[in-house]
Amino acid sequence: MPTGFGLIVHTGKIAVIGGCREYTGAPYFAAISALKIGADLSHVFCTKDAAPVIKSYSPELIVHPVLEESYSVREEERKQVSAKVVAEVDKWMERFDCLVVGPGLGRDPFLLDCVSEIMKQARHSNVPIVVDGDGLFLVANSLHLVHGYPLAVLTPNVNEYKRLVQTVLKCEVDDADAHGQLSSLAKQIGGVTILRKGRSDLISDGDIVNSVSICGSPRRCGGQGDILSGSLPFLLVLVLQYFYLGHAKPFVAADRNPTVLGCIAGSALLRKAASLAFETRKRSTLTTDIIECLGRSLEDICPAY
Ligand SMILES: NC(=O)C1=CN([C@@H]2O[C@H](COP(=O)(O)OP(=O)(O)OC[C@H]3O[C@@H](n4cnc5c(N)ncnc54)[C@H](OP(=O)(O)O)[C@@H]3O)[C@@H](O)[C@H]2O)[C@@H](O)CC1
Ligand SMILES: Nc1ncnc2c1ncn2[C@@H]1O[C@H](COP(=O)(O)OP(=O)(O)OP(=O)(O)O)[C@@H](O)[C@H]1O
Ligand SMILES: [Mg+2]
Repeated sequence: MPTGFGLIVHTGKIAVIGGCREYTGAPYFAAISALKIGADLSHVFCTKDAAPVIKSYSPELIVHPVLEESYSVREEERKQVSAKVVAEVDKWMERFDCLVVGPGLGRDPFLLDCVSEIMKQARHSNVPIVVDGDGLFLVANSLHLVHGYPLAVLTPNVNEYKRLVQTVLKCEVDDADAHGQLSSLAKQIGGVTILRKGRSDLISDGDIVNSVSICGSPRRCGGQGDILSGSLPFLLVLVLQYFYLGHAKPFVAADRNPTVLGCIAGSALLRKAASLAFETRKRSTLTTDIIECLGRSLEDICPAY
């Protein structure tokens, strides 16, 4: 990446769709990571009971308590409530440069139905969508939500990847042909970009497969994937701006898929931050320690000056 990337003025408004009764950490990690690497504003759309908890973690986040789970909605009210939820998010949609769907979303069927509608609206408005966590559970059962959308990025972990392979390719994960299988999966979903997380991160849009294996940390603490999904939007927005504002050369090759380039940058950024955190915290490294290292990691990869 070029030096001076951090000086671009328009740096993005990000929305995380996630956060329910069980999970409040994941949407927080994603949303705060976006801010830590340079996004202007970070919104979280979550359930009513998750909102006060997420707000209390940080005054930096804008938290909307709009999502509803089945337990809080009577059968006969569902259509009306669903329309209201979707409208609440849609009124903000044109301000967003990217959505992250899934960190801490949960799997409540009514909530996921509403999120499907939100994803359709985002797609209609050409807003890039990063799908992670329970968003991947939704997408695996409703592929049409992302199929053929070039601005969609899927970030499966080992379990989520397995489910996608089983559902889409109707077979088991084959690590002997990891590159070929990832490429086939991305092709089958219409050329979306997939970042398969693991010991090495593999990234493909169905064309070539890129592997990122720099640094990283031997420590696996829950939430590292949320940092990645929260960091990706900002990087995608930067790369897309370079492409579509005609500034692609000489920094990036114009024949490369910008979402793939954004994923490579995101993967390297997180792995470097995790490695920096591990240097000092060793086995007690937590997700919050890695978030604290995002700034240093970014400076190492692309200094502001
Ligand atoms: N601090 C936080 O708030 C954090 C919250 N996090 C959030 O947690 C959520 C799950 O993400 P994760 O990474 O634990 O899922 P993963 O490894 O695929 O699954 C592990 C096993 O559990 C099972 N399983 C999962 N959900 C289930 C359900 N609702 N009901 C029943 N089974 C379920 C799953 O089963 P399977 O997928 O095979 O059906 C697999 O066997 C997601 O929203 C994430 O963002 C994380 O980001 C970490 C930090
Ligand atoms: N075995 C590993 N060795 C080194 N780094 C890894 C390993 N597995 C994953 N990573 C790194 O950690 C990042 C997060 O991947 P991980 O598989 O932990 O996601 P996740 O399960 O979705 O996390 P979360 O707990 O946030 O849901 C990846 O981008 C990858 O760079
Ligand atoms: Mg995850």
